[in-house]
Amino acid sequence: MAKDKRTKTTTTTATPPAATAEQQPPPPSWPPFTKPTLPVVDLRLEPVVPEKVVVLRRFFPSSLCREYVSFLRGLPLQTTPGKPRRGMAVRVNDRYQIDDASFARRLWTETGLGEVVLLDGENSHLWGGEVIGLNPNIRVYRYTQGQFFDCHYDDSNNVSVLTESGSVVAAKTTWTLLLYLTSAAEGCVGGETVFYPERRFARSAPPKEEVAVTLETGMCLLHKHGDDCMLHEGREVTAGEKWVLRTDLCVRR
Ligand SMILES: O=C(O)CCC(=O)C(=O)O
Ligand SMILES: [Fe+2]
Repeated sequence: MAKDKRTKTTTTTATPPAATAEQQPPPPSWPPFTKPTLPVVDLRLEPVVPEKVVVLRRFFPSSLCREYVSFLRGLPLQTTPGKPRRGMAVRVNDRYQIDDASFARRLWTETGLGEVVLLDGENSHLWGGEVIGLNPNIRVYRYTQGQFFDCHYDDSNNVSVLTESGSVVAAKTTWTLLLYLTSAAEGCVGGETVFYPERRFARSAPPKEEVAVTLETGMCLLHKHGDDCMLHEGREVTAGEKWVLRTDLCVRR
């Protein structure tokens, strides 16, 4: 499929309207984070684009990524339509999404993620407010050969977060979180998440500078979204499968 960055730079709604509790099926029984207990390494936020993109390497060990991929395969993933809704970026992948506040809380409290974000004083100014957890809207993407997510911006959304103490707090999303569950190590070729830092969007010329983040199994990528979001894309996968878990960092509203 032709990809023209100059014409397909529409905004994607990062969090489509969540189904109500009555409408949606029960959440999946996600594998626990206790075999081995996380984190397995000292997590450290590494800047990729100053103030805009950071990564946490080896957030999930490879064994847990493998377990997650085999579990996620059993979920009812749906292939996105090739023709996007008005205002949405072209994305071609297989997706599953669920509102699961308790899984979002587990991902925050039982993996070391909450600690590394909250205790890292050097980066505390990045998050856009008082960080309280993750968006309960959990998305799973599988990209197979030929699939991609074209250039777009991620929006900030108002959500409710189930905090560590058990209260539900009004929040807004400020950073996108992508957890890569596969990479070249599992035979996935392509699929980089590519950022165009230069400008938000110019019709006259395609962005020159690009920062391509190569997939690493178990690596978590965080990037700022909303008004300061950089144009970005999930590049085409040319072999193997790219599996991603997506949620967002949330601050108190
Ligand atoms: O899969 C990727 O690398 C990018 C995904 C993305 O941009 C999104 O979920 O908004
Ligand atoms: Fe995005």
